[in-house]
Amino acid sequence: MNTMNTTATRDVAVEEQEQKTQPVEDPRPEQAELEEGKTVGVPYVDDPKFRLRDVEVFYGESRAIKKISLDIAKNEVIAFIGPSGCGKSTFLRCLNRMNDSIDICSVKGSLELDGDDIYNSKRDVVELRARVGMVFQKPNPFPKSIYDNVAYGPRIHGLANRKSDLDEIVENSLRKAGLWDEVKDRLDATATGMSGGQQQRLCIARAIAVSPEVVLMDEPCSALDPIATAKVEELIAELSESYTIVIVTHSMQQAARVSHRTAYFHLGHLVEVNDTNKVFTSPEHEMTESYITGRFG
Ligand SMILES: Nc1ncnc2c1ncn2[C@@H]1O[C@H](COP(=O)(O)OP(=O)(O)OP(=O)(O)O)[C@@H](O)[C@H]1O
Repeated sequence: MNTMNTTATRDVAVEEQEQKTQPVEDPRPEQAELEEGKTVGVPYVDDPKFRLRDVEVFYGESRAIKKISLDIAKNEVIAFIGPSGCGKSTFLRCLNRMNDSIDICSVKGSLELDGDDIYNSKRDVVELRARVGMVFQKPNPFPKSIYDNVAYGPRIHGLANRKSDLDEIVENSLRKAGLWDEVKDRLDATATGMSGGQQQRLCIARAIAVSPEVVLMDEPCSALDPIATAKVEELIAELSESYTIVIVTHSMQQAARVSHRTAYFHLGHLVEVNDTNKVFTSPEHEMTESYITGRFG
């Protein structure tokens, strides 16, 4: 009896031990399953705003973007999604050369905006960034008045000769950003005193004040509450009538709500690009499916 009991006890212990030492299965597919430069779905469009081919981005020796090819259409909203560190922001920042400020960063491949080389050494980067504006994760208004925040870009780009022209640009930009009614009576107040959601809409107003063609948004709602997020999302829908919008988001619901196409990144690869509805209802690549169903990320 005793022996049997001991054996039974030992078996359970051995089983437990084995369980503990069994490698936990990594739910992420092997990197080897990803073929470099191969993207399923619809990565190309006719007459694109951006034509991006075999793009590679390096931080020193480390390659963060691995031969990605993609077109971005005029007036589309395209969302970049994928697990943390997969390269969404790095790829986004190539579109207006924001990576230039990182010393160890280098970009290879062909990147064109309306058929012109974005990385041409003769290109005026200030002019490029006026055409391709950017809104960051954390609202970053200047410590100036609401008016001066929006007027800043038009002033440095010489877009208004008279005060009345500048007033008009400021008002129109604030209206487009859905902020005019909230701030029209306090344009001289300092921008840093606004709520987080208002500050982010101010940053959007600041970006559109120089009449860009494209607005890049790097997780624009991650610091906002749900009400402020809903306002920014509404705004994205309205802005898409006039601008091309590229948005990096960690929220799949947000990508589903605001974008026409969704691009799924993984470990520096662009795995799938498809109509947003397709990505979230019947993704073509099993890795996209694993991500959107929450198996990893
Ligand atoms: N300034 C930098 N210097 C060195 N490596 C960097 C730098 N910025 C990003 N990386 C690396 O490049 C890779 C891609 O990072 P990136 O920030 O583009 O990913 P991401 O998908 O936007 O991530 P997250 O969703 O967490 O913001 C990561 O391995 C990251 O560590």
